[in-house]
Amino acid sequence: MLRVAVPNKGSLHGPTTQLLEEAGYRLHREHRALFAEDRGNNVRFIFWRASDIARNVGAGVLDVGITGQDLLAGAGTAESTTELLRLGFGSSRFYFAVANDGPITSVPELDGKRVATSFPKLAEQAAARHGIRIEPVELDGAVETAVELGLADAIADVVETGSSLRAAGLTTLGEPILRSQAVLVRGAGASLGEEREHAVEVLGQRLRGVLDARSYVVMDYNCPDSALETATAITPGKESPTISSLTEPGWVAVRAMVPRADVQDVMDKLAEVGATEILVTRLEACRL
Ligand SMILES: Nc1ncnc2c1ncn2[C@@H]1O[C@H](COP(=O)(O)OP(=O)(O)OP(=O)(O)O)[C@@H](O)[C@H]1O
Ligand SMILES: O=P(O)(O)OC[C@H]1O[C@H](OP(=O)(O)OP(=O)(O)O)[C@H](O)[C@@H]1O
Ligand SMILES: [Mg+2]
Repeated sequence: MLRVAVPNKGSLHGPTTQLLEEAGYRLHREHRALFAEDRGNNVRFIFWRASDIARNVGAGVLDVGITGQDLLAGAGTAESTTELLRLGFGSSRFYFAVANDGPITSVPELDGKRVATSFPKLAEQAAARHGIRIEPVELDGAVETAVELGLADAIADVVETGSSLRAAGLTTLGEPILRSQAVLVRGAGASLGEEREHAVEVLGQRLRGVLDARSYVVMDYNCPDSALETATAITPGKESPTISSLTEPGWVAVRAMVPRADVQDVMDKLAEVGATEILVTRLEACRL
């Protein structure tokens, strides 16, 4: 069986299980069980902390896993792992941050200061890039409390919306140290053998299919022959649009994939060039 590690809690747990279920995997497990077997797909899911997945996915005990790019960078496992797919959730940035009205206003001023963080390696590496040294104070979570408590002079932490920083009276310093999202990763080492390699391939294709179905829609419209060239330039599709004839002379029907984020803009432009009956359909699943 292919051994797939899935975050058992935290920000990545919900989106990961939803993605795998949409991709046709069964993650059903007994109450509090940390393993689930999907015999139909020949996959064994291991429910683990995202940070432990990052530390161990290249070590031979797991075949593939879903974790955060920042956790991989923090674990220093970049050489022993290969990123197979970016999953588009768990997006975050990692920043140095200080008290809003405190004395520190730039990264170089962190030289010799105590910096609270769950990712001491990342913070130290970032400091080294600025030619300074920090004194990391390691905390597992709620890092934003450290400045007010007097435990540290600054923090280095994950920022998503910025609410946690604001609530703690902190502000970011400089550029993000790292941008991160959830990824599917595997060990970079030896082949897993024919059967498991095939299962990894199928998993990657299925997940990519779900992500594509989430980010594209199908757009259908009718278009006068005279506007076809302009209209298909507006909707070039992923590869190329499909054009079918209509009973109405001088008109064709066009079908193309359109990025979900562009739907309204594309419809405006198509209407302007004379397209009619523009229909947008959600994708349930796809392989592009
Ligand atoms: N608020 C957030 N929004 C989006 N992604 C986040 C957020 N907090 C952490 N992440 C990302 O989620 C991944 C997992 O982080 P981590 O292992 O710290 O778990 P967590 O989601 O913070 O849960 P917990 O702290 O309860 O264990 C990391 O890649 C991190 O960048
Ligand atoms: O910018 P925001 O949207 O506020 O999100 C960022 C916060 O989310 C995470 O905390 P989490 O909830 O995982 O708690 P933790 O500090 O205990 O890890 C992270 O460590 C930040 O504290
Ligand atoms: Mg956390």
